[in-house]
Amino acid sequence: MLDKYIYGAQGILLVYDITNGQSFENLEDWYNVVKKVNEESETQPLVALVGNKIDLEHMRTVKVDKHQRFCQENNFSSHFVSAKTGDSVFLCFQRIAADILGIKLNKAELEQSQRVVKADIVNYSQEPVARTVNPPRSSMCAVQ
Ligand SMILES: Nc1nc2c(ncn2[C@@H]2O[C@H](COP(=O)(O)OP(=O)(O)OP(=O)(O)O)[C@@H](O)[C@H]2O)c(=O)[nH]1
Repeated sequence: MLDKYIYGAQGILLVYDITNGQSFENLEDWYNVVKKVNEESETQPLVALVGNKIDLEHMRTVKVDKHQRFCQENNFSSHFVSAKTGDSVFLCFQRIAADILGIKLNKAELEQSQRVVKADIVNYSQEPVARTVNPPRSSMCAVQ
């Protein structure tokens, strides 16, 4: 059944979990299936390597180097996303679609797909008085 999905595809995403080494090791087998199905095809699909769960960066077990090496060895495009937070998911698909179409995305287009990082605004008027009288040396950074 899988070969039916793969055959004739223009783009293939090999997705693994950056916190799970086995999911990365399994990609070799998945990629072998892709190669086998497209063996006799005139055109080859664009293959993208996607490291998922970047919201769990502190639990990463698959080193970025290893990811990049696999990309270079096989001519994959490289992506890191979080399906949970949505971080870089749109950007990933946009870059893959652009690659397939042979379009070069400009800086503005790439930045448009990046999520805006939200930070809480500190309301100093409601901070305890002691803080304003004797502020600590390592002061906070606030965007106003
Ligand atoms: N923290 C985090 N959890 C995720 C992310 N993506 C998926 N998960 C969780 O990982 C678990 C597996 O997700 P699935 O969508 O079932 O992935 P799968 O590859 O089909 O996994 P299997 O069903 O085990 O084969 C679920 O508990 C998801 O909620 C992510 O980006 N970050």
